[in-house]
Amino acid sequence: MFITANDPNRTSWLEVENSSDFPIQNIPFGVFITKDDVITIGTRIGNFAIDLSALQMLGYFKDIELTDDVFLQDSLNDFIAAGKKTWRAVRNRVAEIFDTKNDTLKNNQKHRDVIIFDIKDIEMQLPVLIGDYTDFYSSREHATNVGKMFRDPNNALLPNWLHIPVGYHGRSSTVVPSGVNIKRPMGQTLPKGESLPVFGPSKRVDFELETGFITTDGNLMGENIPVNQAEDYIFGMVLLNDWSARDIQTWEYVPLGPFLAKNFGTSISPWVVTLDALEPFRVASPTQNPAPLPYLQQKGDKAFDINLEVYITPKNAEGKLICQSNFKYLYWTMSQQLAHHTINGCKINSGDLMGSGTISGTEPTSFGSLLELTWGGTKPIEMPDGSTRTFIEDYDTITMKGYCQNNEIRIGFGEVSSMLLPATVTVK
Ligand SMILES: O=C(O)/C=C/C(=O)CC(=O)CC(=O)O
Ligand SMILES: [Ca+2]
Ligand SMILES: [Mg+2]
Repeated sequence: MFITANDPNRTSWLEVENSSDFPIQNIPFGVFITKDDVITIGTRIGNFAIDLSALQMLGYFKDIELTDDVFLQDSLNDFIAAGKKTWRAVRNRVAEIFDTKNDTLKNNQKHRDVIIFDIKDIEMQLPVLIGDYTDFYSSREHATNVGKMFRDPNNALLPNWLHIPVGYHGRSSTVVPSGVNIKRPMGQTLPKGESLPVFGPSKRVDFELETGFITTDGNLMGENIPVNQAEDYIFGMVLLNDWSARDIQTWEYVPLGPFLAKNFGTSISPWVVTLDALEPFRVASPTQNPAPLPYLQQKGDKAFDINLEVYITPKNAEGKLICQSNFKYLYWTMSQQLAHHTINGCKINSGDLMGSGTISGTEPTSFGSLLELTWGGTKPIEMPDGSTRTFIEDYDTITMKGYCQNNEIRIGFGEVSSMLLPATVTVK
C-alpha cells in the first residue's frame, strides 16, 4: 500500500506552525487521558491531540479492517499487533480526514468537539505496555569513549564489538514517559583508592541520549527475523533517556554488565513516530569493516537522519544545549539489532522496546552522555548561571529533542524531559 500520508504537499485545516514537529505528514501514535478521565489512543497534528477511538466510533475508519475498540485502550499493543498494513491504512486515512481539501469533519462541530483536543487539555501516558526492554550499545564512538575511560585506552573497543550488536536485557518496570521525575538511586560504590565498597546516594548520575524502537510480533520462539525483513516488525521510534549511575555501574558491571546502575529509570517520549513517517529521511549507515557475518548483512539504506539535542536545565535557571548528535552515526542499525536479537530464536512481542544505545558522534559536542562530555568528570561544563556540571545535580531537568528536516518537511519527536529528584534513604 502506498504511503499517501507522506505527501509533502498536503496541508491540514488544523493550524500547524512551520516549526512544529507534528505536521500532517507525521501522524504519530500515543495514549492520552482527557480532562474527563477518558483514556484513549490518539495522534497529534500541530498542537491538537486527536482521539482515534472517537474517530472509529463515529465511522471514520469504516472500511479499514480494525477490531472493535482497538483505539479505546490504555496501550498501543493491540493496534501494533494488527501489523504494518493496518498502521499504514490508519495513517493514510487520518491524513485524508484532516486534509485542507476535505471538509467532512471540518464542518461537523459536534464531531470535532469529541475528537479534537488542545494539547494543553490532555495528559500523555506511556504509549505501550512494555513486555521486554533491551538496550544496545551500537555507537562506535560511545563504545570507544567508555572503553577508554572504564578499561584500556589503547584497546578501547572490545574484540567482539565490530562483529556483534552488543546489548543487555533491561528492565521494563521502570520505563516511564516524559515528565515523570526520576529519583537519584542509592547503591554500592567503590570510592577511589579504596578496596571496600560503601553504600549511599549515587554521586555520578548521568543521562544517555538514545532512541528506542517498538516492535510487533515477528517470530515464534525458535525462529528468527531476517535482517532484510526486520523493518516490517518495527512499529516506530521514540526518544529515550537511559538514566545511568556511573559510580554504581563501574563497581557492579563485571562480568555480567549493567544491573542496578541502569534500571532505576528509563524515560521515553510519548509519541511514537512510525518508520513510515521517517521514510523521507532514510540514509546510509556507516560502512562496516570488517563485513559482518551473513545473517547481519543488510541491503539498502537502513539508517535515518534524525537530529538529536540534549539540554540541561537547573531549577529556576536558564538551561543549556550541551549535545548535538544524530541517529545516523550509529554503527549498527535497528535491522541488525533485531536480526541479531532473534538469531538464537528469542521471541519478540508486540510492544517490546529496544534502546539504540548511547548516540555519540566524533565531535566532542556530539557525545551523548555527561560521562563523555565531561570526560569522566574531569572537564566540567559551565552553565549560564555560573555553576558547573560534571554529573547531574538534584533538581536538574534533562531534555532531549529529536527531529528530521529537509527542504519540504519537518518530522519530529517532541521531547523527553524529566527532572532528577534527591535520593531518599529507604534502607536503615
Ligand atoms: O562499556 C561499558 O562497560 C558500558 C557502557 C554503557 O554504559 C553503555 C550502555 O548502557 C549501552 C549504551 O547506551 O550504549
Ligand atoms: Ca544505554
Ligand atoms: Mg535505563
